[in-house]
Amino acid sequence: MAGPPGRTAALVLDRASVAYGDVPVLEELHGTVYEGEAVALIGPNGAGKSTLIKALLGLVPVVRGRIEVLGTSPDRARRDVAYVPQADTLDPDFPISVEQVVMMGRYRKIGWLRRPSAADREHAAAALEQVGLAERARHRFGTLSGGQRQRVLLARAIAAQPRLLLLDEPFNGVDAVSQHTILEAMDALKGRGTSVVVSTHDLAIAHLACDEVCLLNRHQFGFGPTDATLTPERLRATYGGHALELRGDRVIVTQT
Ligand SMILES: Nc1ncnc2c1ncn2[C@@H]1O[C@H](COP(=O)(O)OP(=O)(O)OP(=O)(O)O)[C@@H](O)[C@H]1O
Repeated sequence: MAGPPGRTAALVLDRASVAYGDVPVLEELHGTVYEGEAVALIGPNGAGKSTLIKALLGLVPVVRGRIEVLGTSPDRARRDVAYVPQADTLDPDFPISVEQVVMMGRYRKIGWLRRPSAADREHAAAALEQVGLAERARHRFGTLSGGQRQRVLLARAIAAQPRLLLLDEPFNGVDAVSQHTILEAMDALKGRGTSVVVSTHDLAIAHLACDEVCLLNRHQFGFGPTDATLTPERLRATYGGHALELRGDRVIVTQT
């Protein structure tokens, strides 16, 4: 889809509705994210943030309107999209090393039947270095803390050299070091032209790291530049009137 001169759309939501079978979850989403930009998906539990991420991966169907990812359908774009699930959705007892997890990010590029090349190993090592866990390469994934596991999953995504990165609540339950590392990695990826979609309950993160926000609660309550879109009125509408508090230039949801 044509955008402002010199900017390429990474993600276009064009009056898109998404449903699980007959159950509509998201309706009439509308907005554009450009290359090298990050968008925060903000909304209460059950708002449909994870569902939108799944729709961007082509895992949940668009039943009306259109979702365009990297200039094509979510299915076709899949090769250039990396997804970081919530770390606690993976079995920590699975016997796999940190470096093996990160190398999984290369497999879409190298194919499952070929052995990783020296260049693949370099990409994986650089990704692990970028999230500050190079010295943990040989450790078993399950022995790491929740925040460290989240960083390893991010390294797996970075190793894939995606054009679009999808992060599902990456800051949930992670310590300050992991949060800082994830934010730095997001910034570095954006600098290389990668677009980022991040679902979060943390409005401060949206202010810090995201150019745009999409306010969601089954419907869209706003989509646009972060500061202009995160208004108390819109947040109140998104969160169904729950308590909000203004701290400096930030709006904090105190009850959800
Ligand atoms: N596989 C499914 N089949 C039917 N409905 C589903 C399915 N997965 C999720 N839903 C429903 O879709 C709605 C949105 O869920 P979703 O997980 O996308 O919300 P969310 O904003 O990510 O919430 P949270 O912040 O709690 O993770 C919920 O009502 C949920 O019950």
